[in-house]
Amino acid sequence: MAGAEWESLEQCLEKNLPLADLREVKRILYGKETRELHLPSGAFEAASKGDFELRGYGFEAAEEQQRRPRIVRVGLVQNRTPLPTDTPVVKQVTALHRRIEAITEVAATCGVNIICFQEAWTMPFAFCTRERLPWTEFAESAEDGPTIRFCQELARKHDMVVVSPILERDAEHGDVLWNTAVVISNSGAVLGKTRKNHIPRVGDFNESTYYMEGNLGHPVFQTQFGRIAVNICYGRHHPLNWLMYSINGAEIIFNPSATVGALSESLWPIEARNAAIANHCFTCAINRVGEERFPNEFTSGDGKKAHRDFGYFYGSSYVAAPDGSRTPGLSRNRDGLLVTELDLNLCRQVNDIWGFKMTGRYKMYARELTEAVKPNYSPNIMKE
Ligand SMILES: NC(=O)NCCC(=O)O
Repeated sequence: MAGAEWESLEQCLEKNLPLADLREVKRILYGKETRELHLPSGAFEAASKGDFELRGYGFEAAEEQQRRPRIVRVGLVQNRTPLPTDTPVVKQVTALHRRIEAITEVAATCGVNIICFQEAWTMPFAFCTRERLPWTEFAESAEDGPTIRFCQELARKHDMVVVSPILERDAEHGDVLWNTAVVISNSGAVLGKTRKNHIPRVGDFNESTYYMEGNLGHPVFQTQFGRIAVNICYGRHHPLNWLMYSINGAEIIFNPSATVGALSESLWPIEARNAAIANHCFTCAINRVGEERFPNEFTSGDGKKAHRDFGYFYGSSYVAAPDGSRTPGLSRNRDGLLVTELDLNLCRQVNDIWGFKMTGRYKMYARELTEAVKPNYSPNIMKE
């Protein structure tokens, strides 16, 4: 499986396909073409100086007579952990704060209204180790921990909504840990938090050792720039998880993730995109980049030899629209900022065409699911 040396699917297609074929392949693989955004040259200079990729795209919606366009710019950030995993905890967190601060500065110059960082962005993705210390020391309060205060500063300074996925320690309720995303309004106020609803038990992703399935349901956050929700990583494999955010009114669903090539790379371009189509909303898939090596070897009951790393986090963050179109992905191998301009009017416009909200048989599913979860349920299979 390719590591950092293989940049991206798009780059490979562009390098190898004749132009006419490329156009058709992109039409089928990516849907209606996204427009390239003109971002300030200073932003590209800062990105190049800071050694991260910067890309900008825009989705179009039809003009309406009764509503003005509802234009929003979202920023997706993917990054490596800059320091080795055995560096003291506070040093690692501080280095990540500095990295994200620099990328957010550039996002601000690109007019980003809502920025979202990757899953558990303040730490290496150490859950594969199943060790407690030092990894649990990365956990912090979702109300007033150092990272939340840092994000509040960013939000106020840049008039930007900040979605900050962290490892939460809920000191008021038994000191327990959660995989949480905190949504901070552009005013700097904490709007609220949401917790990862589905916890993986697959390969090295043994996160249930640290935290349980979220208990906050499917909250949606009304921001100045639209209604947003956060479906954290493994939740993207669960269509009903996306559905519930959409039923609660989400227009943009962020999917901050941490996942590796051998496990999920072929699913990645499909799942968030399919969710955008099925739920008439925008989805934003974000993945971390690179390899993280841990001091001690671990195994995960999957027949693999003891090892010290997860494999390759393949980046490839992208945005998908309700009409099924999507942006190209960021690269597989570099830190990056993807700026995407959305017109939220597209959600209703596509709903009016395809009508999935109208034709969804929610009552019937609810009735049948209510039966199916009962212990004495017997599946409705017709036999000869
Ligand atoms: N972080 C996380 O939930 N990863 C699980 C693997 C995947 O969903 O691809």
